[in-house]
Amino acid sequence: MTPSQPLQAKYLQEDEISQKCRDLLPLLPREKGWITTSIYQYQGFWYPPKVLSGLLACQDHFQAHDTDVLLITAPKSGTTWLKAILFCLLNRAEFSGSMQHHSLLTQSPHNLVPFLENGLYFGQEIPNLASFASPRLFASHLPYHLLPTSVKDSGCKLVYLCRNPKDTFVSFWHFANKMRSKATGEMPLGECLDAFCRGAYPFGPYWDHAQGYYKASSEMPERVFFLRYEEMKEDPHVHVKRLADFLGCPLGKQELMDGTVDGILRMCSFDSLSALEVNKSGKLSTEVETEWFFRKGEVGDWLNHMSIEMGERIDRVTQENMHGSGLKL
Ligand SMILES: Nc1ncnc2c1ncn2[C@@H]1O[C@H](COP(=O)(O)OS(=O)(=O)O)[C@@H](OP(=O)(O)O)[C@H]1O
Repeated sequence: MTPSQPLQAKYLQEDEISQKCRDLLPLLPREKGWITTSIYQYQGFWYPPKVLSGLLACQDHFQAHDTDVLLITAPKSGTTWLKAILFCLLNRAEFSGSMQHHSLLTQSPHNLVPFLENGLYFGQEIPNLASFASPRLFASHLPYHLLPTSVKDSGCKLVYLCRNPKDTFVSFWHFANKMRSKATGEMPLGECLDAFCRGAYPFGPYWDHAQGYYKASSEMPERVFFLRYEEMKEDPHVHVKRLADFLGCPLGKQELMDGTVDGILRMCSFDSLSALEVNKSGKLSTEVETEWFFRKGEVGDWLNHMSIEMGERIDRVTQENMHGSGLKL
């Protein structure tokens, strides 16, 4: 590896992209990436080439079922946490009584709940799609207007999780630096901040992403559940119960009495998940190290990395880009 070559997880490598994507790339606006050499703007949002290839394949191949549940997030909004919680909620009958053999103890939330647009799954189509029991649970970072038609046309349910953009940005910056080889060194925070404020980073702009789902949730509250990381942190019990209601698997009287919600929240807490061997020293098939998904898991950590002025800049850009949507981030 030459010193200028970033270490790239498989799903970010620039080889093995579809011919459809290869033909499209030269027609698209291009920017320098934080992790990949370049990112491309497609229908208003930015992607590394392999993710774009996965997105196009996903749009062409994915057939949603009415019973599917999709967790949607912008990267670094708390996906790993919600993947674990939704997996526990939807599969709680299987593990009732004892958590000792729970899948989360030995598997990463990212293996149990795969991303739809991950190029490895959708180069052709998710290889083991047929083995997913109903209700199938997937995750995605796709913006609302780029979801496969079958998702919009089916009755499947979407859970959208967003997070304070300043913490999201800092989390992403840390993750990007983990992904870069030691040889290439850290990306300067200021350089990343410029790109973030222009929306030019994977799945950006952040505010457009959140607004797409906020609008969908206002129009179809029975299909799209809009949730914030900070709300989950503040009162997770309330929101887990609301999620169960929304997903059509409400917690019964007995479950509410026997501490089912406590059990799920304990199992999925930052401290529990990050202490598991699989999340400490594991690697995903994409070659991403599982520990990179667990850093601090705190609200307001941006203050430890950015100046007040930098924070105000993100606030200002966020305000400017709200377009009177009513959404407050
Ligand atoms: N269980 C739990 N509880 C609370 N917070 C958690 C949890 N697991 C992961 N995290 C924090 O979420 C941040 C990673 O974001 P994502 O999981 O969305 O990453 S990804 O988009 O799937 O790559 C990242 O946030 P930062 O710590 O601020 O970087 C993780 O630490």
